[in-house]
Amino acid sequence: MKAVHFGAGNIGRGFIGLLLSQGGYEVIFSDVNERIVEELKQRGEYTVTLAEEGASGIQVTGVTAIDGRDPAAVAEAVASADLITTAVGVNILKHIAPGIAAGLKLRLQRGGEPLHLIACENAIGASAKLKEQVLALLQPEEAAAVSAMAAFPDSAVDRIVPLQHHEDPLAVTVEPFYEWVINRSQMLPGAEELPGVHYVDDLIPFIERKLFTVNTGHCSAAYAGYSKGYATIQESMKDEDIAAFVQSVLKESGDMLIEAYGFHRAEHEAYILKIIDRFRNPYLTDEVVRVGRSPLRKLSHEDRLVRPALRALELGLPAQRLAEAMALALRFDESSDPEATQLQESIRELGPAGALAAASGLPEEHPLVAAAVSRYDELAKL
Ligand SMILES: NC(=O)C1=CN([C@@H]2O[C@H](COP(=O)(O)OP(=O)(O)OC[C@H]3O[C@@H](n4cnc5c(N)ncnc54)[C@H](O)[C@@H]3O)[C@@H](O)[C@H]2O)C=CC1
Ligand SMILES: O=P(O)(O)OC[C@H]1O[C@](O)(CO)[C@@H](O)[C@@H]1O
Repeated sequence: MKAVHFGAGNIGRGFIGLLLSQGGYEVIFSDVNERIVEELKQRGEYTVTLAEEGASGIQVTGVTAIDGRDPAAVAEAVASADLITTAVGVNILKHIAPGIAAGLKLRLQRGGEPLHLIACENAIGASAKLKEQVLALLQPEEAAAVSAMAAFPDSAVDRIVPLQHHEDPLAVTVEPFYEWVINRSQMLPGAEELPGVHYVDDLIPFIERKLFTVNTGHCSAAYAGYSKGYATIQESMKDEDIAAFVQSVLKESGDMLIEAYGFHRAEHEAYILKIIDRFRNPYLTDEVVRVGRSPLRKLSHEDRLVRPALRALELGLPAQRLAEAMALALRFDESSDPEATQLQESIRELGPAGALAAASGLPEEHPLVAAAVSRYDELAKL
């Protein structure tokens, strides 16, 4: 069984590639990073280390790579794969869509064996988005044939994998915890299930719980830590004010999730505490700049701050702390991050309310924008 995985980065090697290889797949990574591709091709294996006491390495074998910029190689890999997965970043999906579309056309010409394509990105409906982008590149009759041959089940992936600073470019250190949830109802009938994966018939409660707890909390810690000059999440979470702030943000998103989906309160509170503990993992060093990366994406309408806040307001629940986290995101003035630079330019040009409105799609006069800007102004005075 051959799996083609787009993106041999932290989640690609440290989570999806590892699980697929353990599940008996030969894993062919497609990436645009020449060094990573060459190393994977030459060595055919790499080490994943779990960040815990007495951590030992897991050897991932049976892997190779292709150059993601080689259209013929990508198309051939897709045409002959038994499974396709991605972890490239939700905004990069459009760049891999042409290679996937070409591969699916080739596959149709060769008889059209059924195929699942699963985007493992931090976003709601990422596989559906990939499907839309792929189908848009095909003629109507090809698109119909691909829709019958291939399924794009959505999924939620959870494992903290920080930036890697090893001598070995393939080595990757990951937190021990992982969760990969796939929407079974979007799969082809009779499809085999992957070991280590949790299948559900309705993914929305799972992905919202994950995104609006792990990712909402993590980015809140990152932006609060950045504003106080901390370099890592671990340092930030040692600051009691930040830890209390993160907990208060997660109380708001948690109350919304409990109300919206009927999660058991005590279980959800335990889930929050477990996640806060994961942020603190002393065996990891996770830079605030990584966790806060791409603030425009994180401030967008469907992402981890605005969406839970809007849903909380719709349910008559408070969203003040979530608005404060948005204010801190507006203060993420990190020159190494292109979206942060763009956001700061937007603030200079449009003011904080205009910039937040532009990023979130909310009207400037929306109460969330007002609450975030009021906190933004207060932060300027500290
Ligand atoms: N790192 C983490 O802790 C988690 C990340 N995620 C999600 O996983 C996805 C990947 O994140 P990371 O692995 O952290 O990022 P990363 O930056 O480590 O990996 C992304 C990889 O995609 C490759 N890439 C870029 N353009 C490409 C193209 N056109 N074709 C093929 N490969 C291409 C890059 O070279 C890189 O190796 C993101 O959507 C992220 O939100 C989800 C859960 C946890
Ligand atoms: O690309 P993004 O959305 O910033 O993803 C990274 C986030 O995902 C996580 O891995 C959690 O799933 C966190 O480490 C981090 O907050």
